[in-house]
Amino acid sequence: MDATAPTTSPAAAGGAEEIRLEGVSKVYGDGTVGVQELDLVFAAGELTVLVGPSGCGKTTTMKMINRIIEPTTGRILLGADDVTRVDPVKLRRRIGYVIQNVGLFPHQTIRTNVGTVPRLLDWDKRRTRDRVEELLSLVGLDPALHGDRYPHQLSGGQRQRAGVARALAADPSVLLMDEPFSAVDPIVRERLQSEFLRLQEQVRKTIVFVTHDIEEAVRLGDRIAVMSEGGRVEQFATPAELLGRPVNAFVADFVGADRGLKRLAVTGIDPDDLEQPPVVHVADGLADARAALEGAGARWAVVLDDDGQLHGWLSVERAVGAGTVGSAARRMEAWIPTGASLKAAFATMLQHEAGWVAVLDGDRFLGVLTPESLHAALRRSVEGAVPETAGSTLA
Ligand SMILES: Nc1ncnc2c1ncn2[C@@H]1O[C@H](COP(=O)(O)OP(=O)(O)OP(=O)(O)O)[C@@H](O)[C@H]1O
Repeated sequence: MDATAPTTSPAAAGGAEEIRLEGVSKVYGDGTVGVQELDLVFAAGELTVLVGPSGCGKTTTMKMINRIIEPTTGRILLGADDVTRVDPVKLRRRIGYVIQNVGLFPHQTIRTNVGTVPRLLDWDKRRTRDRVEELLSLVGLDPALHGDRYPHQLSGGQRQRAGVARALAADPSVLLMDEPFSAVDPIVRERLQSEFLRLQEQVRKTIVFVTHDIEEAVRLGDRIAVMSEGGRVEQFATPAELLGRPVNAFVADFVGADRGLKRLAVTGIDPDDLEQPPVVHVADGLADARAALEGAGARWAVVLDDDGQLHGWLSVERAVGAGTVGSAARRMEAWIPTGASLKAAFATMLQHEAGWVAVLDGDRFLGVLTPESLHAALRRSVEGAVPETAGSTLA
């Protein structure tokens, strides 16, 4: 896909707006080129990550969207509006902004902090109060417990949640987030990231997210722009495409030598990837199970119990004699739901020290993944994927 092609999203109807950068450059007063001739579209309702090494122009790009930095040339469109023609104060009310260390006002309570923009917009007191309560709950803060505290009385993670609540207060169409989770420790960061993904499912804002952490980028991004010095976009792609098909040595190096492992986390299980060993039931006779194994030319069968739940497995060596499958089967409870990632499948296999894992759709057995089929699934996930590049920036 061309990084500048128009995008539509169902979320556009819900108030999220597309952001479009057209030939945008920023040259600072001392001649430093922050970004150059940047063409980029942030799709409505999607989370797009700007990632790249220090000084590559991520923050410059983001701050031009809300006009904290004015572009030297080019156009930036927010929905249909050219942002350089919108009053900056009004513009910033349409755009939520979350930064590292939050920037909460230290002498105001969390409630007052979160209500900042609604107050500036002259919302009446009751509407502001209701909105603040709603938002605190939405980001996982208890209004009764945390609402009247001051920022220094919260943990780093709680402050970050309050910062997100404040940015969302006036229901902006766009959220700009500059390294919002980098000031907290890795465990809290991972929790905040998961919570944030759940929040975005609900609010579906157009989000521009800056980070230098590729792990965070692939975890959160619907799309990722990998930038290099001078604000060049080296590749603009989904996480799976970026990890599976880096377009050049810079991107390959940036995403890391372990990109295959990272790809496991962003690749879902496709039912076509599953293997189908014979399936027998605990109450079946062993003679029938043997026949099923021989018929399929298989060394083992999956065993389900009377309710169709995973019970374990039966090897061809144990499928002898006249008893029931239940008497000879071995228990095995390694299963994962369809929709999980290949990484989750692999982790389950390791956890159970098993050579396979069953994939279930609710209670229904769909098939199994083995290390071989998992590897094939990983390979297939990038076959035919056309790498996405940032059009003119690579020209
Ligand atoms: N006010 C300024 N005057 C001159 N040069 C600047 C100014 N602000 C930023 N720059 C330069 O522009 C380039 C891009 O900076 P920017 O802050 O956008 O990078 P970044 O990718 O966000 O970096 P980091 O990850 O370190 O925050 C850098 O070379 C930086 O030194």
